[in-house]
Amino acid sequence: MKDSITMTKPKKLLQSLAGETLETPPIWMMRQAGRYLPEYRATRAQAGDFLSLCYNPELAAEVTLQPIRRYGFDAAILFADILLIPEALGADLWFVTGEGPRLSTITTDADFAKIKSADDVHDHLAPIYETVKILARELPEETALIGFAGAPWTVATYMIAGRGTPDQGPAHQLIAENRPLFEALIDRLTDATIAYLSMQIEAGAEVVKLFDSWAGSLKGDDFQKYALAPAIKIITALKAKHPTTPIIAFPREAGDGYIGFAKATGADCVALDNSVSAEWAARNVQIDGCVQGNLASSHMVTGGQALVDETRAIVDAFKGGPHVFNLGHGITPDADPENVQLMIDTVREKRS
Ligand SMILES: Cc1c2[nH]c(c1CCC(=O)O)Cc1[nH]c(c(CCC(=O)O)c1C)Cc1[nH]c(c(CCC(=O)O)c1C)Cc1[nH]c(c(C)c1CCC(=O)O)C2
Repeated sequence: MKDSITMTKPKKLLQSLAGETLETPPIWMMRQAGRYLPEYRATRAQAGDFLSLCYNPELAAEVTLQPIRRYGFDAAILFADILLIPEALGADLWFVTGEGPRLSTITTDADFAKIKSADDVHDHLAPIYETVKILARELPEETALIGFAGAPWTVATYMIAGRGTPDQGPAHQLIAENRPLFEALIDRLTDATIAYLSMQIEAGAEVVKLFDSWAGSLKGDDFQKYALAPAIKIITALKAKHPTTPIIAFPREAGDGYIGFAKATGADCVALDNSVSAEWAARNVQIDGCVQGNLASSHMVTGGQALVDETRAIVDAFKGGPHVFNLGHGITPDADPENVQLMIDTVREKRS
């Protein structure tokens, strides 16, 4: 036995991402720092607005730490947004209360000519790297720190439409009308994402996650070219520079596209949304390694026995291999903080 004073606590998230099957899975939650928490709303009010909070390292670190203090999650995710990269490339970005993000659009060759090169993003993103440094210092030793970026396709859909869209119509239209321009934008975002995530890792992120929230609207060849291929490029480049940093890929709503995604891209873990069943994913995706997911976030609103039953069913379905418990998508502002505690207690209960 090691002396208990020098013995360090293991980070369960890193164990699962390395392929270990644990007695109970590590747990964290997408959007765990968010509006469902009163302490988040207070700090956001102090910052003024959402973007000011993202660019204020002390306050961004504070909201990242809030759900760790309240719940003791196994991982903290950097508080920032996937749309900071377009802003760093020179797009205008603002948030309309109750509606969501707005950006200046890229739909012509002339618009694209104005955006910056991938190496020029770092001055703008320096506060984010500072947030990561603060967190690397302040997190408890058993809590892993996750950095992140949006995947090129998802970020491009916002840059092309200038806002969120239900079907990513404007981006699909640009593919049809000016494929070279669309592909130039994807390439620029791919390079910027590699540069951004590398800097997050150098600042202290122990894991990085690539959010492709709209991967599900890419079909057939377009999925291969604009979801899979950029993920391969990003993960290959990051692994060359930072071979020991695990990477989580989230090609949301990819359906059958989840099968083989980790092998094809080199990702250490595939995050699953709740449109696929845990049993299906255990058979078809977890056979290749670690999976993350996938409780419907609506349970954080409704709670009760259904939450407990569904949480146990997911833990059981994935108990034969490496698993990170999470929601299938971000927690919503109308969630009840007590339901989050109930989910955590259920995941951590020891059952035979
Ligand atoms: C598409 C997308 C965005 N941002 C993100 C995605 C991909 C994941 C997903 O599908 O949810 C990712 C994101 N956004 C945020 C994080 C931080 C880490 C985390 O807590 O998971 C992460 C990883 C904070 C945030 N990003 C945003 C909030 C809410 C901001 C607030 O008003 O306080 C948070 C906590 C705002 C945001 N940011 C974005 C939208 C569409 C919105 C508005 C929607 C809303 O109002 O909830 C773009």
